Amino acid sequence: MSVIEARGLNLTFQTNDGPVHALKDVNLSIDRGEFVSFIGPSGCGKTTFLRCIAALEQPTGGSLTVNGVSPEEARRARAYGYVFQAAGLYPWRTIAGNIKLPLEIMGFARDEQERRVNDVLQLVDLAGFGKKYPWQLSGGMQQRASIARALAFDADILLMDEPFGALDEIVRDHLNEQLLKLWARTNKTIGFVTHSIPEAVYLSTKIVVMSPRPGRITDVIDSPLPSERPLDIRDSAEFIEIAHRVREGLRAGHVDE
Ligand SMILES: Nc1ncnc2c1ncn2[C@@H]1O[C@H](COP(=O)(O)OP(=O)(O)OP(=O)(O)O)[C@@H](O)[C@H]1O
Repeated sequence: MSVIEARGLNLTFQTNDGPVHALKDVNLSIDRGEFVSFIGPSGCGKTTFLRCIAALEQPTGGSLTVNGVSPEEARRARAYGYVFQAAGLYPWRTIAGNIKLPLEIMGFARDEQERRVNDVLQLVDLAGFGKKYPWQLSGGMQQRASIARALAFDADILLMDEPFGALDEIVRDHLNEQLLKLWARTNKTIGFVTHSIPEAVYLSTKIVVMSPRPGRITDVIDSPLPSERPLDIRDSAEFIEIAHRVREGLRAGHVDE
């Protein structure tokens, strides 16, 4: 069974300048354990699609299921964790306090909160940093803390909206490697928004290419790369070929301003 299933999905925002077709007739199936990247120019609906999965936006047409139920039901069942573009950590709370906050709100018992915080800090290689404040950590470490916060529910689905967009290339490479290892270890289903072709190809089992006005899917590329990927796989012929197809897809869907 697909974990995420979109059929003829539409979302039109009504604005003062008229309707904006953020998503138009989007069809997509994502299976359990897949790592799916969404790539496309600004305004093609990547974030909107992720927000629909997370029940943060309401589609205006078509159907969307998450784990076989509506996005709202999936949210109530804590089916996913969501990592936003900026780390978004509260500066007045420690790293552990930030990770704990949603668990507190959800009413998890205190010892269960502690156990989960320690587990996820270890998963993202931040064990020992729980007592620090966000401003005492580098940008890359803050992003890892934000991933830890999303992992704390131990949901099977992880939705990530450009989590590494603001980081320099070396840090981004490192986090890409760590995220891939985490994915291989936990077998989570990941939806990942990015503007970077190498990042999309390096991380994914499937790359969804989107185009704006109206926001739609123009290509879905299954990656045959092995699941264990050292960074230098980016020099391989297979990698370059997939990257080329993604670039061609982006060019084909390009809309002049
Ligand atoms: N709440 C909203 N009200 C009106 N229009 C919106 C709203 N949210 C998004 N849009 C519009 O919907 C379209 C898709 O936006 P979306 O943020 O999903 O694109 P994106 O591909 O994620 O872009 P980016 O790469 O810049 O983050 C854009 O034209 C955007 O302006």
